Amino acid sequence: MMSAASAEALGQEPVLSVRNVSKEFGATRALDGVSFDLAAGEVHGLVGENGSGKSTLIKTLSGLHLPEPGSVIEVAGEQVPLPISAASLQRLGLRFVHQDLMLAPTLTVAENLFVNELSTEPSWLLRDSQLRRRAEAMLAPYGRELDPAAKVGTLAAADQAHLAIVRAVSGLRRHHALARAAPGVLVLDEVTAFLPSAGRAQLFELIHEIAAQGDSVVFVSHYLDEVLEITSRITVLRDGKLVSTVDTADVAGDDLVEMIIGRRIGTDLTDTHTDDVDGRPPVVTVSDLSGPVVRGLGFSIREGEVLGVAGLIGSGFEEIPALLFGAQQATTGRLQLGEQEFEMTSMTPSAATGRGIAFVPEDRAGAGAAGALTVEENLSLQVISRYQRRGLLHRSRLHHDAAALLDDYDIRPRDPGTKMANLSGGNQQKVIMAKWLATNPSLLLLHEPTHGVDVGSREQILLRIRKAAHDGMAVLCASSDTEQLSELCDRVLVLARGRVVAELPGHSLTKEAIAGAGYLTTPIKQMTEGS
Ligand SMILES: Nc1ncnc2c1ncn2[C@@H]1O[C@H](COP(=O)(O)OP(=O)(O)OP(=O)(O)O)[C@@H](O)[C@H]1O
Repeated sequence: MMSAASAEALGQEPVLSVRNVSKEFGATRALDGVSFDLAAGEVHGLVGENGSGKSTLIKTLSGLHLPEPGSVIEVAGEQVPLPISAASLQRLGLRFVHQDLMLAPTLTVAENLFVNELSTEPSWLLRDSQLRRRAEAMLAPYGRELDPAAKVGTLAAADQAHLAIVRAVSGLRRHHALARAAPGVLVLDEVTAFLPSAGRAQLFELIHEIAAQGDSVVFVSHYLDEVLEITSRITVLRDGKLVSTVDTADVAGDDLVEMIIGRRIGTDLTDTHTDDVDGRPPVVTVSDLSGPVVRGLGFSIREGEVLGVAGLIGSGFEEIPALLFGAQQATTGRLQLGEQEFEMTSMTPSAATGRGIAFVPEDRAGAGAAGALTVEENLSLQVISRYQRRGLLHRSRLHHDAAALLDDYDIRPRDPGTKMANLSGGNQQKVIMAKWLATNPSLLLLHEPTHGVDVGSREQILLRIRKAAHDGMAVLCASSDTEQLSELCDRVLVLARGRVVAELPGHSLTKEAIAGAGYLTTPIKQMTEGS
């Protein structure tokens, strides 16, 4: 039986109390009278559909947004002037890892770690050699090697997430050491999406440590199994409003899904798999593909097949879609797509697009979408020529088709004139999927296709990928979400050190088998036989 739960009901003075917080963006009411509180030493989940207001709430807490009059935020019983200033955040011990990490890509790892101090510390502490030494000391307890002198923009997504976590957790620890009496708060907005499973386990340990020392954590994730594992209470938002705050121990996964999206889900994707895919001819054949990490890869994809590629971070699986699209430079390789043959060393994104290859990258803010353009402009970028006749643009048909895609993919808000950057993260991802699937490619390359997407929309996106495959498209999906791969794929190749170490056909596709194979260092013979 679920019950609404508050810190006061638990007999505690809340560390943080949010009361009646609203925020409007023009006609969009992103937050509508939301209240919740945070007890000392608790891990509190914040969940809700894409666009339900989670990031807006967090950005209000971090002073990036000024909420509407009547909104109240209290920290340790003290009402905080709004918008919360950077100085208040420091003093009150509020630290954040935002969904888009908010790192400066052109600065180094060390500069990003000490960015808050750059204007306040004595200059000798900010000399390169000093910064480097201090960065090394700060990074050391967290176990993952990062070069303090590396430019952050060149780091892999998992390393960037690690850096943002180290920066926030170190800040919290400094606060804790200074001000023992007032617990601090760490807010993590969807950070696990970037992390491999080992990184996730390490983060969970850190969260437990932080909670054990009396500080509190707000944990935002679309991965509900994680939320159920790590939190003690969960607050659910829908359409900017509070649905409820519940004790985690009282809530089952299905109930939580229903609270989030207002219905249960239960689609079995195996029903949508193409029956006779094994007997079909290959439409894509890749041979001797090498690049920065991958070495001499060869594989084929059959008509109607969804081929997954997986492995540990750094194993090379993440590079495959970008290499095939020409977004990363291959050093050797050939690609046979139907009748066409490509030399991979000279592949470029425009050549790939022109030959019917589409790529949905992991980095939606960078490579995936143009934030300053509208949703409609983003949707039509790749297919604009279909709307041009004798130099004229058929605008009404373009509007009509864009509006239909917004409906089909449940992209919110429905307004095609919204700037892409103003959509919530998950809705941006839906626009990118819609844009590329609309081009009807022969080969669809996906990298973490449901990154940041809520549980209901994730199901819709996976169904669309299956449908596209069913209609004959060849699909390659690189993902660290082994559960998703086991649902979506007909076959999965697992890489280690740049080579395929296992090939798991449909009948052996479990998330455990995929994850386990990532730890192999030499190929398993029997699994690849007969395929
Ligand atoms: N700067 C902005 N300008 C205009 N609208 C905005 C802005 N930021 C957010 N919104 C809108 O506010 C609503 C809530 O967005 P928010 O990013 O808080 O959702 P979310 O719950 O974090 O979603 P996701 O799970 O996709 O990250 C959405 O309708 C979004 O389009």
